[in-house]
This record gives sequence, C-alpha cells and structure tokens, in this order.
Amino acid sequence: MSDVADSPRQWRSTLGQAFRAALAGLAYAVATQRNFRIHLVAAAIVCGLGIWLRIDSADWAILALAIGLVWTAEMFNTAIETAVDLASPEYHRLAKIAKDCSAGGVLTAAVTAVIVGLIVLGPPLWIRLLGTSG
Ligand SMILES: Nc1ncnc2c1ncn2[C@@H]1O[C@H](COP(=O)(O)OP(=O)(O)OP(=O)(O)O)[C@@H](O)[C@H]1O
Repeated sequence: MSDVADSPRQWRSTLGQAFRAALAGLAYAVATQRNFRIHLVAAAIVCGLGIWLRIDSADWAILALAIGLVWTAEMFNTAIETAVDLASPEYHRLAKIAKDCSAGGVLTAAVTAVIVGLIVLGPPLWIRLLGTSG
C-alpha cells in the first residue's frame, strides 16, 4: 500500500507546498491590506526602540508575542473578509456580524499590544529621555 507518509521525498514536497502557500498568504496580506502594512511599520518602530533601549530577552519575548498576536489577528481578519466576500457579496446581516467580529478581534489584539508596549518600553524610555526613574 502506498501512502504519502511512506515517502520522505513526498513529505518534503507536501511541506514545501504548504510553506509556499503560507508565504503566498502573507504576501497577499502585505500587498492588499493597508492595516497590515501599518502593523509592520509599528512593529519595526517597536523593535528599533527595543534595540535602542537595550531591553532584555524576557522583554523581547513579550514584545514578540504581542507583535505576533496582532499579525495573526490581521491574517485571520483578511481570511474571514475574503471568505465572506466570496460567500456573500451582497449585503447580509450575518456577513456584517462576521466582518465586524473579525475587525473587533484585530482591534482587541492591537489594543493589547499597545498596552504591552507601554508596560515594557515605557519605563526604560522614560529613564532614557529624562534621565530619571522617579
Ligand atoms: N457583505 C456584507 N454584508 C453586510 N455588511 C458588510 C458586507 N461587507 C462589508 N460589510 C460591512 O462593512 C464593513 C467594512 O467591510 P470591508 O469589507 O470594507 O472591510 P474593512 O474592515 O474595510 O477591511 P478592508 O479595508 O481590509 O477591506 C464590515 O465591517 C461590515 O460592517
């Protein structure tokens, strides 16, 4: 009996296709979603501040989680919007609920990331700019 799992070469090929599809999804979001590009720029600014302030590895881990949360929410939002447009190009009450909830998810993630950023970067930024911790 032949099975995909029997052949390492087929496994690699399947994984390669899945990875390429995932990268294509990311490229689509970057190319078409203005909000996603804004989140990329915000992440770059946060990383620049992190380097400048020499935050420690635990703080980097927290910031990475917050950035990843927002990007993930934006990717799922793009997927949901696209699927809703496919299923319901005309106005529909349920399509509105789906898109509004999806947008609410992105907003929740973004607000969370801003709070995390303020907690992690705020105190060292304050000290760096004003030269005092009190
Ligand atoms: N088919 C639809 N039926 C009902 N309401 C819709 C429909 N399409 C969009 N809407 C409403 O319009 C809002 C904006 O939808 P839209 O598809 O323009 O998304 P968006 O948030 O502007 O994202 P993007 O700018 O990335 O396309 C939705 O949140 C929803 O309230």
